[in-house]
Amino acid sequence: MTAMVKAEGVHKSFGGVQVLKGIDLEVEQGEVFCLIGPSGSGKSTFLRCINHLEKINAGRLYVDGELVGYRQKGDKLYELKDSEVAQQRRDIGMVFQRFNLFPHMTAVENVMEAPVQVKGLNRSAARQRALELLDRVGLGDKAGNYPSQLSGGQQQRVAIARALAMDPKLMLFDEPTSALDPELVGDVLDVMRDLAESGMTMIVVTHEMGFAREVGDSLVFMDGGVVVESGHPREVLTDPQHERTKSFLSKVL
Ligand SMILES: Nc1ncnc2c1ncn2[C@@H]1O[C@H](COP(=O)(O)OP(=O)(O)OP(=O)(O)O)[C@@H](O)[C@H]1O
Repeated sequence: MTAMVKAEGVHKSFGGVQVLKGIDLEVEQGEVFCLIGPSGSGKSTFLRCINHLEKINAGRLYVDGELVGYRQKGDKLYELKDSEVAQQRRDIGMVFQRFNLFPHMTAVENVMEAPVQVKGLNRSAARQRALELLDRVGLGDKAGNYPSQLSGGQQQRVAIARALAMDPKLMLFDEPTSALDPELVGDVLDVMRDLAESGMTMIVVTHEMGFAREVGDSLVFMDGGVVVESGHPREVLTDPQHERTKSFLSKVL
């Protein structure tokens, strides 16, 4: 089976500063793949490269067997046109640390917006589907609320429903609970756990080691723009092999 995500020697630099220094990894279909590491290690940048928010400088990055952002002919790479990039991005849902909802739209309008605007779905079908998704994330009764009338945890669950509304084949989570008050974290993790059980392929940048241990299928520890250690979450978290992993985990566990 084709890997959902494959990175081969992925490099990314900003203004001459190398942030990703040759990332090699594979995320299988249906896998919950957790990325951990200290601040500044390049985790968000890697997710952003998968979702076309940044362009890699070297290496190869594939989603579901397709090169991200490029077409290869012989040895040469050609950048995809904007419309082709948009097409690739449709298959990827992303959830950010800050929920980024449209403040002037209700929860249901936030969720139905992309299917209407991007996919051309008619409004009543899009609304129906959005209501089902809000129900799925436990917010069936909040469909008419504006973001300002929702808690951070509820806003994040709307953001998850919004990403799901495009029927992605891959979901990226960039520290989805870091901006939440501690008592709101559990509800968001429960929604992510349900999603994992439904077979969604997920890459999760997280500091929630309990979630990684219980739900994750694979875990990668990144530091300084490289993959230091990878394996099953329980193995890496309980028996890390590298000093850098041990030192990081001793601070967060
Ligand atoms: N657009 C940008 N321009 C310049 N530097 C950037 C840009 N985006 C990220 N960086 C730098 O790249 C490095 C890695 O950042 P990144 O956000 O990927 O790390 P991270 O591991 O996700 O950290 P955190 O856990 O704090 O979010 C940091 O030093 C950051 O300052």
